[in-house]
Amino acid sequence: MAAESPKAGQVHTLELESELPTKKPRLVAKKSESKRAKKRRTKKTDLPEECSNEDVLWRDVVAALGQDVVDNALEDGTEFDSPFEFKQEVELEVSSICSNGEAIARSLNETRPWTVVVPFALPKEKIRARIYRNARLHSFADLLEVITPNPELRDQSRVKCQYFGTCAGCQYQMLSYPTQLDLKRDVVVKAYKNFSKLSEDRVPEILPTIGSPLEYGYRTKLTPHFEAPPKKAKPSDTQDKPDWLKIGFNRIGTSKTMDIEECPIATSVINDEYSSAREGIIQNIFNFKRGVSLLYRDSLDASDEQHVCVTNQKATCREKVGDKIFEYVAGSFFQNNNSVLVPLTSYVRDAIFPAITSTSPPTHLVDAYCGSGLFAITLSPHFSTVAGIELSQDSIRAATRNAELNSIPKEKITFRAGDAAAIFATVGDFHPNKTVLLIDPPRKGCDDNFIQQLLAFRCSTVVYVSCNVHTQARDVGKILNATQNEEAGKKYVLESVRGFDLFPQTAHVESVAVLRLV
Ligand SMILES: C[S@@+](CC[C@H](N)C(=O)[O-])C[C@H]1O[C@@H](n2cnc3c(N)ncnc32)[C@H](O)[C@@H]1O
Repeated sequence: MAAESPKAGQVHTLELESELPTKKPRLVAKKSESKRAKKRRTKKTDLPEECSNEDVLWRDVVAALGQDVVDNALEDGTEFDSPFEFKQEVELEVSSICSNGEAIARSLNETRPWTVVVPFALPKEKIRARIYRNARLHSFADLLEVITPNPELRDQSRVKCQYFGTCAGCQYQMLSYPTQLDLKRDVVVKAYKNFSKLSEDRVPEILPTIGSPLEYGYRTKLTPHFEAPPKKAKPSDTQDKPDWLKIGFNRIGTSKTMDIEECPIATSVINDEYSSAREGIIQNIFNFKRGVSLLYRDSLDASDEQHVCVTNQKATCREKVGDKIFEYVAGSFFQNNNSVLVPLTSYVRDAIFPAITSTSPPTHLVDAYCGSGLFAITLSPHFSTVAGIELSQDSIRAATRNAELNSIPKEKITFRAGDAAAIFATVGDFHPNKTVLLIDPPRKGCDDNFIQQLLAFRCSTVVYVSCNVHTQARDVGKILNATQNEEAGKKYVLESVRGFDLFPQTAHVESVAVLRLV
């Protein structure tokens, strides 16, 4: 693919290079012997924090180079001896896709073991890239040109956003949707391999990823941002947007804002509102003394027929999930892809109550990290008693109101504000054999206190929903290994794991794991 001007459907090309921000190298290419010796001494503590983004990427680097090669480099202290200079242009061949959606590539001319992480490139492609940072056994680079595309994977006519290839939001617009779903399954497979500490025979075959009914126009929340005018900027007589004013989203690999007029993965009411708000911001930019992060939420109006856009953090949003209605405070958590919520909640229901039901199905549901009650309320018809817990007071108020809106009796469903681990002290009358625990924590996963209490409570089924499959795999491994190591008693087994695509065109994947006590 030759360098050409950036039109919709094209990758990051030469014309864009001058706009690229200058990045400082964090590591120098060569180190003195004493620095190498120090590195050798500190290498263990240097490794990234478990399950951090750096750690997830590091596991991809290790897989690409091979554990032996990595061990050798760590041993002889050459793991930071990058063969590349800052801003060096290199020709590379892509070997695989990392869990963050970026490509892992190797230099065609470099014999030393080293990888380069480059966004928007695909396996088997020959690319030209420019190094902007060196790290342990890998460098980061911007994609300059796809020299030889992989026609089996890449089809630029699929790309729907003119900023794809420079905006940090999406990674996969050039791929078919089935390929995106396959890549997300690979992420789940790798997460359990790398972070669960479970032997292969204890992890079931990861099921195919369930797709989102909407592949574009699905995002019900957008948060574009802009900076206040620079000190030297002066208002002009014209109404034109000054060059320094960028309203939009971050450029890939940077914290610089790109000017972006619309986002095709967001719903139409959000894009309409954002488009007119941009005009107002441009006209009034000199009234802003600080940068602003905007909020756009798709909501139903009072008639439940029309979609409207809510921009006030404190306003109430309304959404339907199947026959259930949900209200929540715009600034609080609610899943961002309404189109997939019926498939997701139905899947969880069917996983709890499989076709061949036991003679004694569960009757009680605990929804930990319940937000405004999505799982508690959609699953409530199948249980006699439901209890939810959540840290955010706003979300708990919303969950309580949502129970009323959906005519669920107060005697059947209760919500309380607090740390998730506190729920176990309040469900003493829930028989563990008759109870399902649903967990949907934030990206960092569950803390050890929660896992200890879960193990003490020991209910028959645990369904773990997560937007971070790496921390999910870590936590599931802790739960299974804890019961496995006990001499007697029932053990938790991992019955199924499956990805759900809540975020088409991006590398993110939601994962649902089902654990049973047998
Ligand atoms: C991924 S959201 C899931 C919310 C809900 N299950 C849903 O699908 O709408 C995670 C929720 O956990 C809450 N949270 C974070 N830390 C918590 C904690 N320590 N205890 C209880 N809730 C927590 C957040 O406020 C957020 O609402």
